[in-house]
Amino acid sequence: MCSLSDSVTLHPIPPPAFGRGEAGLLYSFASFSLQRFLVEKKTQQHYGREIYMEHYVAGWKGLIKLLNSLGSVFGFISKDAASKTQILMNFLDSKNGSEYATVQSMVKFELDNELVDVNKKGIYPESGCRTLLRLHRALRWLELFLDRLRTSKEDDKTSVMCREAYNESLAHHHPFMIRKAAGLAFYSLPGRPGFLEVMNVGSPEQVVAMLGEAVPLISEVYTITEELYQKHNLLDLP
Ligand SMILES: CCCCCCCC/C=C\CCCCCCCC(=O)N[C@@H](COP(=O)(O)O)[C@H](O)/C=C/CCCCCCCCCCCCC
Repeated sequence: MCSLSDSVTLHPIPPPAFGRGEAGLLYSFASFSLQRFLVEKKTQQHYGREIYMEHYVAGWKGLIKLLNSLGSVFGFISKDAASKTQILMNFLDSKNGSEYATVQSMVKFELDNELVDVNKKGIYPESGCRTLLRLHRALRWLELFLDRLRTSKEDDKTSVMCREAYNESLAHHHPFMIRKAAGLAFYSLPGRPGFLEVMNVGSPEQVVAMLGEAVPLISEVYTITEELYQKHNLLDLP
């Protein structure tokens, strides 16, 4: 990846023209969290891709709010997600805050300064890298779930979409008791029409259009993070 200081011309990609209610916070993942800069440099042309922590965290906060509105049965899930976003926010607000401006700078800073428990839990059980990894795995669930929702038919069940997405992603990282509790909570999800309403985006057609733009961008944020973590052997942090 090129450094921004090497760049000659920067063209931020404009945010898509949708977004109402809490679901509008998908913005944060979909565009603001991912600043994609086309960098023109003499004969070379390539993309530099940075994920902004502030917007990544804001995206999760919006989703957590939405999850809370679905009922207390999801409380144990939203509590965990909220405590992880809070850990990242605390890093951003700390004296080293500027090192946490992007996911890329956080990884570099924590690894350079040996602030990550790499093989087993030790003195850094709540490092930024480890904490973000848990949310990153959940982002894969979100991508799979929203893509199912986007392509679903009127009488498809959100609980089934949610369970399938969970089994393909997060479930691989959860022990039996958590899988069981999550599985039970999924039964409480409203049906597809009710769920689309809670999203507060507009008509079902508008939701589908919004998801058509958001899902590929969520997927891009996921892929960039996955490649970064893979490159530094961080995908199995305890
Ligand atoms: C506009 C879009 C509408 C979609 C609405 C989706 C709202 C989703 C909001 C939050 C998603 C949940 C994020 C969960 C993060 C879980 C991180 C995790 O894996 N934590 C476990 C490991 O942590 P450590 O112990 O290693 O620190 C932790 O053990 C987990 C505890 C809680 C259970 C997590 C179950 C996750 C199920 C995900 C499906 C959420 C169902 C939402 C239904 C719409």
